[in-house]
Amino acid sequence: MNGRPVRTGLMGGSFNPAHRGHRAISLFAMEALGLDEIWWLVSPGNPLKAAADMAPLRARLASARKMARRSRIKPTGIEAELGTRYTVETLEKVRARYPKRDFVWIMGADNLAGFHRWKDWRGIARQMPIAVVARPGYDGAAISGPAMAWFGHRVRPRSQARDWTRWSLPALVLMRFRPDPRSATALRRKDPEWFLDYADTIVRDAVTRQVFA
Ligand SMILES: Nc1ncnc2c1ncn2[C@@H]1O[C@H](COP(=O)(O)OP(=O)(O)OP(=O)(O)O)[C@@H](O)[C@H]1O
Ligand SMILES: O=C(O)c1ccc[n+]([C@@H]2O[C@H](COP(=O)([O-])O)[C@@H](O)[C@H]2O)c1
Repeated sequence: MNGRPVRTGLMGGSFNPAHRGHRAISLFAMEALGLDEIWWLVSPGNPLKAAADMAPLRARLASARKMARRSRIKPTGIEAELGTRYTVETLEKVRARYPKRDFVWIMGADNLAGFHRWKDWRGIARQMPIAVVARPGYDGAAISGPAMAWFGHRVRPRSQARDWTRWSLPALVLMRFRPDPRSATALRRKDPEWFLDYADTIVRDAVTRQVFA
């Protein structure tokens, strides 16, 4: 990348499972923010979500890899590796490990609506800019929520989205793409045992790792 920092988007998620909406909003964000890559941080477990209907990390990661094929989206299980679940801690460790990259945090409007419940959410906002993707049914709650009120004049115009590396922090930009109604909840409702489709891949990966270890 000509020696310049690699412009990297980070999108954390449960990916239970990954869906076409994740891919679509990531490709849009890649363009709008001028990114080289987006990393999907497949969470070992969202601290605010029940573990009960959460498929194993390996299956969620396998679904993310399939959904990210032939793109500059890189699914990773880095939170499990780093031993972090809280985003504020993940971002500290990721920045320390990859000092030559510029990072922006990407999330849907549903997450902005509840952002004030995340551990040290202001600390997250002080580490990197935040780009929020509109999501059908959540935009009102996101815009009128406590986090948005705190950002106040720190909200940047969408027309300047590509300048995010130059913004002083905290900074937030609201991005509006073609609204995408897809969700993992809807997919699980249709197929509660979706993860069984990935059983073969997971076994094959485990065998490959043993053979080449
Ligand atoms: N259709 C969508 N439009 C905008 N953002 C989305 C959309 N789907 C997912 N996201 C965002 O992608 C990230 C990862 O989402 P996640 O893995 O929780 O999927 P989900 O569809 O929201 O899952 P669930 O229905 O289980 O809550 C989150 O920041 C979420 O807000
Ligand atoms: O750090 C927190 O307190 C926190 C609370 C809720 C969600 N998160 C993160 O938000 C991201 C989106 O989660 P999800 O389950 O909505 O896809 C994922 O990376 C979670 O780990 C983080």
